[in-house]
Amino acid sequence: MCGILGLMANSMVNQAVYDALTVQQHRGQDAAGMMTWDEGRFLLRKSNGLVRDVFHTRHMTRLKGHLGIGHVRYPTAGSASEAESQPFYVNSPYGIALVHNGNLTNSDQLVEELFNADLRHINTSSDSEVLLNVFAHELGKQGHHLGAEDIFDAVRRVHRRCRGGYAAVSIINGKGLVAFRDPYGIRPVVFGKRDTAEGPEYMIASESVALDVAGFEMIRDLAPGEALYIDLDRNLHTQRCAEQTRLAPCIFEYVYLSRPDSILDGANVYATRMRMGQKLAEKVHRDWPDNDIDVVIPIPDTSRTAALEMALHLDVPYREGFMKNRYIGRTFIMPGQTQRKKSVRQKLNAIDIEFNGKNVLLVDDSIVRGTTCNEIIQMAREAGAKNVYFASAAPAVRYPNVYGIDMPVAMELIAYDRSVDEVCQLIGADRLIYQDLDDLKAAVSEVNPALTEFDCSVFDGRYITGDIDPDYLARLELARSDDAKQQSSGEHALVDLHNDVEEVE
Ligand SMILES: O=P(O)(O)OC[C@H]1O[C@H](OP(=O)(O)OP(=O)(O)O)[C@H](O)[C@@H]1O
Ligand SMILES: NC(=O)CC[C@H](N)C(=O)O
Ligand SMILES: [Mg+2]
Repeated sequence: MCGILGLMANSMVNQAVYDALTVQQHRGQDAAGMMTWDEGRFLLRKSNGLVRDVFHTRHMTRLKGHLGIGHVRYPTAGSASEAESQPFYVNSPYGIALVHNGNLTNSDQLVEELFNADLRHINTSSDSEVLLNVFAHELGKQGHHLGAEDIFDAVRRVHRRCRGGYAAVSIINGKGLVAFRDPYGIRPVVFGKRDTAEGPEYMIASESVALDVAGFEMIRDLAPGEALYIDLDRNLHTQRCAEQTRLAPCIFEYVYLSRPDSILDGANVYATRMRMGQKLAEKVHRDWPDNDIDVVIPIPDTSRTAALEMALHLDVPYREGFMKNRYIGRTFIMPGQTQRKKSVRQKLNAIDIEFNGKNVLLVDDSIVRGTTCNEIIQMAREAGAKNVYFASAAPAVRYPNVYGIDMPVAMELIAYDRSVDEVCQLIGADRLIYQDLDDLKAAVSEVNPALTEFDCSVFDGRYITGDIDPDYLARLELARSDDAKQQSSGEHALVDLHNDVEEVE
């Protein structure tokens, strides 16, 4: 779940792309990048780090042009090398740049096809470089006078060849801005417009919050399998390019990934999280009517919305018993377990008076590896809690994700092959309550009744694309377990092939 962005404006886009990336920073903290197009020339700055660390004034002043794309990265494939940060660029045909959110599940096969049949070389282990090259190859078949129909034809063939989750934005040199979304709409992408005296401006983003902050009026989400092309004269063209489409967005976007002030596929994320809290309270009433909960305490940040609503429906006080260090980012998307574990303690600190002698119900949005709840429950006990109960606004996460969330290994998930009681014991809680999957789905569907299907694979092991076999999962595990990442972390290329805007010290 990276953050992607595209902007076509009437003035320099660099600052607006930067700002829009910062409001999508929660989708990726490892690397950031921006590529602008200045009348026939691409300019690139990308590097590992947060947006504020990657772009300095000397980069910004050189990122000229009225057209740009940007990316914040949370890797799900390849390495953490700077060369695999995005955008990616290929010079043929035309000159194309691309940013991608998601994960291709047939990337290995595509690399072979690209080399053997399309005569294209992939220089990194990133699936996003693969996606760009497939798109480029298909565009190359269209001849010189590339129009909207030709671009849509090329995207149609991208859908035929690529599997998995993908939302992408691309600049084609001399042609304009293109965006497309996979046939199930697994990863989100929205677009909006801003009218100016010089004509309309367009923004494409992973989340609507980017449009809000930049003053763009949201037009809509890109539909599954749909492509969008904005030519240099600011004409907007759209077309459904995938043959079979079915809207089944990733439900984890609503649980954790997206900002609550975003609206994804017509569902206000904040409203869905409120309903998650309400339904969790109903479950407690149902299964534990004689509970002795004294206080509900959220685990900041993401669980706050659900916890507040849960407290309201349980009719017990809601208290902010953990204070969050605002300078520490999201721990779940940090790259290694040691760093994640250390960061929970640096990030959260208990206020003893909210715990002392009380039966506390701690609420989190989800339990994935169990890093957060393990530490937090211990902290609650150290702060004097009598009993520590734990509730998760999402069901137990038991299966790997293959569509753009870096949870590649079942064994690393605390609930894998364990009953609720076993997890409860392992995390050291006095009672553990998980949301039921049907309630989670209802929490989103009730906000937008048009949303009837989701990818819930991390909860039920059913992969919406229907083509994930145990062999693929085994290969993924081998390549991307914490151990594998640890071993390859020293191998990150120190000498890269990517085009950086020259450093001027
Ligand atoms: O069981 P785990 O592996 O610890 O993963 C789940 C936790 O990680 C996330 O928090 P995170 O700190 O990433 O972000 P937040 O501040 O948005 O809650 C999530 O909100 C849970 O608290
Ligand atoms: N989380 C994502 O969307 C990752 C995009 C891409 N697979 C990468 O690893 O860079
Ligand atoms: Mg959290």
